[in-house]
Amino acid sequence: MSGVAVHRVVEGPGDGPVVVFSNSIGSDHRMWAPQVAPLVERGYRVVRYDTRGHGASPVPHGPYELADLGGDVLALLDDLGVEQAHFVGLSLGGMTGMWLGVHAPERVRSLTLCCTSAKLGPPQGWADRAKLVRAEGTAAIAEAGVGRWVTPAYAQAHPDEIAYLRAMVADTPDEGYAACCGVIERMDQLADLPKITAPTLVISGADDPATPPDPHGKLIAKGIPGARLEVVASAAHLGNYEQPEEFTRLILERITEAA
Ligand SMILES: O=C(O)CCC(=O)CC(=O)O
Repeated sequence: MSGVAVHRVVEGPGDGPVVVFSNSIGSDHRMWAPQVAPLVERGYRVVRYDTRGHGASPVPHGPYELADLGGDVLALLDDLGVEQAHFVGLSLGGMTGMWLGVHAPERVRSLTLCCTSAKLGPPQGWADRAKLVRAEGTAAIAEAGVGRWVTPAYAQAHPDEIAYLRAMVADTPDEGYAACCGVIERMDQLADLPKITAPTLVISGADDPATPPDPHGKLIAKGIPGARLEVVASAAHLGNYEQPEEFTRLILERITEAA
């Protein structure tokens, strides 16, 4: 399986257990900034990358499929000489994680699936969003998107962070964003979940309007053998950013138990 060479930032000891972090649609590797120092301090080698079509990664001509996004991760691991890694993904990143768990189980030491879904309809909503982005650009959806990423209380208290996150969305290449909308539009991993054998933790934000714990987190935790769901209070869709301490604690718990 071939993949594009995604932009990556690698931090921490070269011989530490590898933890790969995968971003949501409309963000890039910077969304995982709150998790880097706590993991590096504990000896993990932290690999953050930009999903194709996002950040500084290539923007190949679409359409993309989930297998392309997963193949990019396998190419990244091969390039880094890593046999097996812990994988942490949020939303689109979590969808990529489920694909890896099903199709490349030997490469996945553990899965932490944050604020995500195995089937996120309705498909027409994603087709409409892609059409809007192709016509008007990612800047047109930045405000609404960030409105789903954090709670109103956080937005009110952190205007500089909101400006930073909006700029991150608006800087996402239009075609990359739209092609990833197509990935989510066509995705249905529900029937494949029982095939996942990696130790899995599902984390949902209690106030996530995009992938609420019920049904999304619950369905994933029910479908993957042995998985459990944690719901974090006062967190919307970009839960790791709004509630970094609790998300980091849970991620560390998952990867430490699976070490
Ligand atoms: O964030 C993702 O990767 C997919 C879900 C989404 O787009 C959240 C939103 O509605 O903005």
